[in-house]
Amino acid sequence: MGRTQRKRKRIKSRSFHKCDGETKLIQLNSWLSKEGVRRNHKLILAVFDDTGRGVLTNKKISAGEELITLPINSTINVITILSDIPFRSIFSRNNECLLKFKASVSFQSLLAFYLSYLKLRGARTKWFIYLNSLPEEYTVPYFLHKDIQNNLDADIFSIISKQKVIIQNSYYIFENILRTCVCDDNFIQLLRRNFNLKLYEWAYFTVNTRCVYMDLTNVLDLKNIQCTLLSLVNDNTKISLCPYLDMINHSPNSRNETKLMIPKDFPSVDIINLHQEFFSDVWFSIYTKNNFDPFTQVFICYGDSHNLKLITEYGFFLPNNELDCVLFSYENIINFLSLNSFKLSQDQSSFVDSHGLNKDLYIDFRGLSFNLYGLLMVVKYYYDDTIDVSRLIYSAAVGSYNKDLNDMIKPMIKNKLDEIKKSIKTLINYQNKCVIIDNCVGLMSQYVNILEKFIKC
Ligand SMILES: C[S@@+](CC[C@H](N)C(=O)[O-])C[C@H]1O[C@@H](n2cnc3c(N)ncnc32)[C@H](O)[C@@H]1O
Repeated sequence: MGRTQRKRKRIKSRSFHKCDGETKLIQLNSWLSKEGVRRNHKLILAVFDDTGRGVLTNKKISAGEELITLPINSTINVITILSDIPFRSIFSRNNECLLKFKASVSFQSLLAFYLSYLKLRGARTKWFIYLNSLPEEYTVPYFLHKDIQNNLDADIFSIISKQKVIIQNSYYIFENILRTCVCDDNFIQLLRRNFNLKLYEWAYFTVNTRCVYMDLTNVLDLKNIQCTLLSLVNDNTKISLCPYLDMINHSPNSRNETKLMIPKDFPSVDIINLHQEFFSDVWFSIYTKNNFDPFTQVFICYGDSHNLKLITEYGFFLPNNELDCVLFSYENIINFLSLNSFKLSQDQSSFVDSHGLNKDLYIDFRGLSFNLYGLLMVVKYYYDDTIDVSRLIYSAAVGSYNKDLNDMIKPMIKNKLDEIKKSIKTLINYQNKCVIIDNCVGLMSQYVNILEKFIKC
């Protein structure tokens, strides 16, 4: 076989197809060029069998290479929101609402509200092509039918419930603000008529799954936020949507670095009367610290994450994720122990509280977590005069093994195992080629592996 043929065969056997030719993505690429975004010329958009759409390199990429540099004005962040005059006007003559809902939403929620507004403005915003390139739906279990959610593992269910509270509460707040604002701008009237939960949920998970960390506090003076829409926010504003950069998928093995490039002597700009032009020389770059072979997928790392977070926040699952663990609540453990003649005394409970042994209670592939090990030590040996519990706990290595302690909670672990297996069976019956259920079953099967390994010890 000749060199060209071998090369062709190699490329053919790879599990991706390029998608740069899709109309939406052609438009995205030319929009990015117009915006002045500088992309590493080796990068191409592609759809991969295992991860879906992502970024491919057609030549070798070496550690230290820049992947993409964006003018700050081609990213959606706190500056974009504060510089948008019609959007700002929703809040500016609505002091009552600003007071009523002071510090009651996250910046992520505000960004989601802003994205809903942009989406409804359609082709009348500069972001139209970017918004069109985003997924129409997300594979997080939040979007599963309620009946199916009821059969998920308790930890997955608990995160969905918290997401629902956050999303519904913030939706209610924005709806309320829209209803009471006195603004007569046409776009705001449009938003008032068409803002709905479905759109807001899409926007919320767009932000959740695609935002990157971007600290703009060196270029933006956030001291005077009272009487501005930022007074609604109860956390920091350090996230941003970055077109194209947000096409890169996650790998736990990747390492990367981002940099905000600010001209020398750049002033910290006051947020009142903010204008995007002030920031035209501010850029944001991402560099990889990995090597990538030609015709392989380029990844970045979204942070070290276990599958519970990846599934519920990002909508995907990594097989054999060593960071996975099965969580147990303090209350459940204490209830189980007291039903099995290990009731904690007042002194034991105080010791547990003061040593923080009532949280981070879990089992992973290495065995009991440090705190769960410590808690069980207190239960078992606190009144044993021959043992110094404090010394024993703090001299224990991670994943310490003690058969007596393990045996003490094995019945509880067996119950949990049976529960998870039963739920998996039910979920499999629901399954009709649903990636969200596949992911949840994948995680729950990982829990089964962890617990079975523990029981066998
Ligand atoms: C920042 S976006 C990356 C681009 C995205 N794949 C797209 O088509 O627009 C993050 C989303 O990509 C997907 N994703 C990222 N890394 C993944 C991986 N290793 N495996 C599967 N899906 C992944 C998840 O749906 C996640 O919510």
